[in-house]
Amino acid sequence: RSAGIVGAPFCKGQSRGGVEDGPERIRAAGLQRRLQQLGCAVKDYGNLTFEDMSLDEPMGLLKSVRAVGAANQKLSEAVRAVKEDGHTAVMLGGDHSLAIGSIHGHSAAVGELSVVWVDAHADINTPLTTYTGNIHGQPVSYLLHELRSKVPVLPNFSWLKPCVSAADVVFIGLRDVDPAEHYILKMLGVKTFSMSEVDQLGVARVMEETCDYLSARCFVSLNRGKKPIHLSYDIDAIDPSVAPATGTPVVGGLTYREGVYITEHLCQTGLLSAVDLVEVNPLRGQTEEDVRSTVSTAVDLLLGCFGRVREG
Ligand SMILES: N[C@](CCCC[B-](O)(O)O)(CCN1CCC(O)CC1)C(=O)O
Ligand SMILES: [Mn+2]
Ligand SMILES: [Mn+2]
Ligand SMILES: [Mn+2]
Repeated sequence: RSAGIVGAPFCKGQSRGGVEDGPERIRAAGLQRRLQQLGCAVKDYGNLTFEDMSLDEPMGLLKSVRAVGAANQKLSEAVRAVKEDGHTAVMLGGDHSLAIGSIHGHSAAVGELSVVWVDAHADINTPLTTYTGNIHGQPVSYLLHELRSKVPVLPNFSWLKPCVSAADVVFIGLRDVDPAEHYILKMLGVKTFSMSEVDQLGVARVMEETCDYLSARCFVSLNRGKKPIHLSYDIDAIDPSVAPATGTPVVGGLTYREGVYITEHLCQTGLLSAVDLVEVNPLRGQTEEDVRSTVSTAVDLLLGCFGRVREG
């Protein structure tokens, strides 16, 4: 295995400063060294730089549209390059609006892909359904073919084309879904495992069903091969008692063990092709221990993606 790390210190997809420090905190906790200890080759491509948008007036409710569009165009090109260098891409956020560029760039390199979205939230608001105007609550709608007519072309987003089919997406960890998002998920028939299903089935069964669901698709679609998996992991999927330093914490989340099991299972498929680890916000921790616990969990989730197993 080899990992290509891209840092995306970006926060304009939401309104709480600090999430731009996520990449450095995760690196400082020893991600590269610990990946190398697993026998994983690592190339760190460093942090992207995002120019300040002086004039970025809100568009209705939508905030920082131009900044988010420009950042994701850069990120898309970066992730595509990492994939073309043959690595499993590791995108360190930054807020979850960055999944727009990460998934777009991944798809530009590999074509059709599956998306496993681990998150307390569905992040599938459209620009017209969002309550908050924060684009970190909308990335999935920008990526889905089926929602193309629901997302207007926005400034600095003309580069973006939808690249994911709704049937190739699975959500795990949902527990704070807006009414419009729920409607969209039902209308499109998107596969979801809310925290109720995690409780009901257990995480092992959730992962079996996730992988069966995603591979079943390849018998009906033209390409016989199983699609590469893009894992987009929002640290707020994990219970705030374990990962409190994040922008939109929601009680009743995944345990540390469930969170790590998800990555171990996906690693074993051999299909994991790119990982996002987003929404770590050191300023949202009340104590240094809060931050340490959140960052440490983020690192362990990433190590699970690259073959770390708890049996040693
Ligand atoms: N769905 C929310 C939260 C998005 C979280 C993005 B993330 O990347 O962290 O997954 C709005 C959440 N909602 C706002 C009103 C409150 O009363 C309840 C929560 C939104 O802002 O769209
Ligand atoms: Mn998210
Ligand atoms: Mn979230
Ligand atoms: Mn968030």
